[in-house]
Amino acid sequence: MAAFSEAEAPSPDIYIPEEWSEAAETIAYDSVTSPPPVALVCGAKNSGKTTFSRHLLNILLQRYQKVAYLDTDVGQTEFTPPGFLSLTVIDQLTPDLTIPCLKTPERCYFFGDISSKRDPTAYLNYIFALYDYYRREYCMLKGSKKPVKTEFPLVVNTPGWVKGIGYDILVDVLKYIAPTHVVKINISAEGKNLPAGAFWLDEDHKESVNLIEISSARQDSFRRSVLVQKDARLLRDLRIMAYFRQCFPSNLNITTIKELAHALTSHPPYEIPISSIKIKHLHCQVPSTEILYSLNATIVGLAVSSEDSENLSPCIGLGIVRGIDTFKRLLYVLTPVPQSTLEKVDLLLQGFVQIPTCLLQVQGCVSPYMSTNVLPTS
Ligand SMILES: Nc1ncnc2c1ncn2[C@@H]1O[C@H](COP(=O)(O)OP(=O)(O)OP(=O)(O)O)[C@@H](O)[C@H]1O
Repeated sequence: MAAFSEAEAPSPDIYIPEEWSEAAETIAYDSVTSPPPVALVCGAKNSGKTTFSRHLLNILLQRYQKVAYLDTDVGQTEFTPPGFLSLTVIDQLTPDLTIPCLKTPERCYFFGDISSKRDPTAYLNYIFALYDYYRREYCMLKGSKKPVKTEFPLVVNTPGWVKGIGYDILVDVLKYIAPTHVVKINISAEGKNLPAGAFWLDEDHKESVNLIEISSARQDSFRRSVLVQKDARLLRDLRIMAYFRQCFPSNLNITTIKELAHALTSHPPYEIPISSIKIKHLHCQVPSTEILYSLNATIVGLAVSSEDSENLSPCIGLGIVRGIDTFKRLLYVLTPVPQSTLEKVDLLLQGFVQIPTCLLQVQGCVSPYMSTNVLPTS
């Protein structure tokens, strides 16, 4: 029977080569690094960036009480459902480096897509805002009047899109964050790697960064990288299901996809008055007459509109629009976000993160959440 828990996904045993250990130790115990290190991990697809970042987190947690983690990989998020950019503060070791687990981020934005390519500018603005937040909250800034209680290191994990526009985006992130350490993971197919050296810096500044180049962990007898391909789409679906599993108490016996799909169809949704919220489509324009149709049976980001100059609205979770009553002017939304937090939400963000198909196929129910071209009224 299909299970949605990510722990069930088959994963190879993790092997930490010596150069990986040394790299992580250097970052954590670099005696000259005060304030704490800001380490960015980059490299080709499937080279092991996420696995190394998790290992680095664990090593940093041996020295620091807490470590901040900036996740910039919207397609394969670490602590949130897909489509988010987030800053999470971690205070516990990850016992199993193969399993991602959901955590409540300190701050996050809903980008609403699984790749930055549709809107690189918005993507970069969110990352810059999250990094600024980290600096404000967890770094002693020169000349700042606001005291910071504790300083934490930061780990930045990046996506494996390192060619073309993906490369330009990575360079912009590196220039903005200016990490104390950059870990570049190389694979044996050299054409797929990032350029050698500190590729994002001008000649004059190349000495000022600690660049650590390591190789992907697994190699065959010819020293060719053995890369494990992930089923990224399946992993995203599992992530979304694990997120909505939180609508129910953990002691409730819901372990299979079928059980979750059934439980969601019969779960009482929140009622949200349409007049109390704004609706924003993140990557497309929808005629005003079609807005409610476009929302029905979709996943939306639950955000709090912001009045800052950048107009970036922090997001506090995801919801499934279960149905819309156009007479009562109500949206019915399923979400694990508690009511007290939900009350702050005044903006629904719609992107391209979709309800996993397996949640839409529930035996005994005709396409739950959906009625063709009709908005349910009761
Ligand atoms: N040190 C390792 N030991 C065993 N398996 C590993 C190791 N590093 C990576 N892998 C496996 O290789 C696959 C890709 O690793 P990972 O997700 O860390 O790469 P990534 O560079 O973050 O990928 P992406 O570019 O898609 O974000 C995963 O299945 C992971 O378990």
